[in-house]
Amino acid sequence: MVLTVQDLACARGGIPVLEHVTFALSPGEVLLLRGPNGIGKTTLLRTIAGLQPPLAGVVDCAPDAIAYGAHADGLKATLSVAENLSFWAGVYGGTDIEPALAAFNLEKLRDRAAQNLSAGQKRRLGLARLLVTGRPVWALDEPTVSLDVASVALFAEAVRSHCRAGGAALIATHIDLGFEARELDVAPFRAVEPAVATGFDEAFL
Ligand SMILES: Nc1ncnc2c1ncn2[C@@H]1O[C@H](COP(=O)(O)OP(=O)(O)OP(=O)(O)O)[C@@H](O)[C@H]1O
Repeated sequence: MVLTVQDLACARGGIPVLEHVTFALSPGEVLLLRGPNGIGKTTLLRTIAGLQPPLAGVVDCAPDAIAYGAHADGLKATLSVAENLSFWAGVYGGTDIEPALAAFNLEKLRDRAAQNLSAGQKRRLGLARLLVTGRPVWALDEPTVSLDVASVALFAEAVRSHCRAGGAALIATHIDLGFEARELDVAPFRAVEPAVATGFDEAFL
């Protein structure tokens, strides 16, 4: 296993969102996280990626194995496409950026500043960063937002290629990515409603 999650509970804004989440991810495997808006997929991914502590349970993964792709593209606005990838390649150990440019059809945009890309182009660049991390486990939050059909296909091929090379991916998505993958509906793991209601919250409907 590259990732094992055991009896995990996580919270957002101090409110428990999910509890007793348990699953494992093997090399070469994709697991799609499903569930309605507000159920806690982002919170779960943030917890697994180490951005916030769990309320309970265990995330078992090798150190520095996870590359987290958030809602935000995480780009340096004034750097070019190539400079953005080179920057992140340097952070993660100097991987060649050319395969990442090719995988997301960014070669012709390599000298354009990130701030001058369209929304979908920014997203492609944000996703291309995954390839230069060299990290085996991709934890991705709605990675296809702003992507057209052709770009979703590029992303799907990048995930398949990553998995063929022994990587794995945990992906929260509402769409059909166009390939077979195991799915985990997190709705059954919704935390029980707190005794004192703190106002409207979709997670507790
Ligand atoms: N910064 C925050 N402070 C407090 N509560 C938050 C915060 N961000 C999100 N929440 C709440 O936490 C709950 C879980 O949100 P989360 O973003 O994890 O859901 P999600 O399943 O990823 O939703 P979506 O499918 O809409 O992206 C929601 O009820 C949301 O309103």
